[in-house]
Amino acid sequence: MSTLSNATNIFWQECQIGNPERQKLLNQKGCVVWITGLSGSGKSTLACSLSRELHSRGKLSYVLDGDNLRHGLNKDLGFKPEDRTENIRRTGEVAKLFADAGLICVASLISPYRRDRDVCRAMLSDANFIEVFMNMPLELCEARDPKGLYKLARAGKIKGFTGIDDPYEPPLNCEIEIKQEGGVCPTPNVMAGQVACYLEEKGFLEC
Ligand SMILES: Nc1ncnc2c1ncn2[C@@H]1O[C@H](COP(=O)(O)OS(=O)(=O)O)[C@@H](OP(=O)(O)O)[C@H]1O
Ligand SMILES: Nc1ncnc2c1ncn2[C@@H]1O[C@H](COP(=O)(O)OP(=O)(O)O)[C@@H](O)[C@H]1O
Repeated sequence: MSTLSNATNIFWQECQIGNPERQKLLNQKGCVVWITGLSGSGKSTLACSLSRELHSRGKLSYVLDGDNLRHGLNKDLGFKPEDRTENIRRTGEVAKLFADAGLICVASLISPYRRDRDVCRAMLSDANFIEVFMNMPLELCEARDPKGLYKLARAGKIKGFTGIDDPYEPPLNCEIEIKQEGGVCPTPNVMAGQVACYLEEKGFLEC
């Protein structure tokens, strides 16, 4: 694991106990499950449901939720494009640390810009970054509107709201797509099962 820095005279420190030893201890492989989608598409619901499913299987996960991170680590950031980019970059770096710790890190953020998500993907080996696209129609998200934000955005009281007057760029090559079947959204358990199956098939749930 190494990283680039603007600072000079910086050296990478290795420890005897590294990622392989931690993964063996946990009997799982660290990775990042990155959930992207519109506000109200079900990102947090899937993240929590997946975390519960993994916990029940004896697997250690940790959820990094955009809303929650904006209460602390990212509290200095707003929703301008450059702030969203920095929000995603920081979260990607934290997710990378959790994956290195051996955890299944579940990041759930709108992460509307493709380039920002790809920057996070490039922080890890490609197989260890699992992009999950909540492919829910805007109409559904807007009808749900659990926080009343779409209503405020439509009324012009929130500017630059994703999907209304700020863009959302859907993934071109995501590993997992969650979408409606016959106009019906899968239940949280079914969505979590879909992701857990992927992790199992790819060998992340053993070491
Ligand atoms: N302008 C604007 N656009 C989009 N979302 C907004 C905005 N203002 C506030 N919110 C609330 O912030 C939550 C999104 O935070 P994120 O960190 O996931 O956003 S981003 O990835 O940086 O775009 C998002 O949470 P979710 O609804 O859970 O997605 C909203 O509750
Ligand atoms: N699979 C689902 N089936 C039915 N309702 C859902 C589902 N996923 C999410 N919801 C509901 O939709 C709303 C938005 O979900 P949430 O997880 O907060 O979305 P996001 O984190 O993307 O903003 C919540 O009220 C939640 O209960």
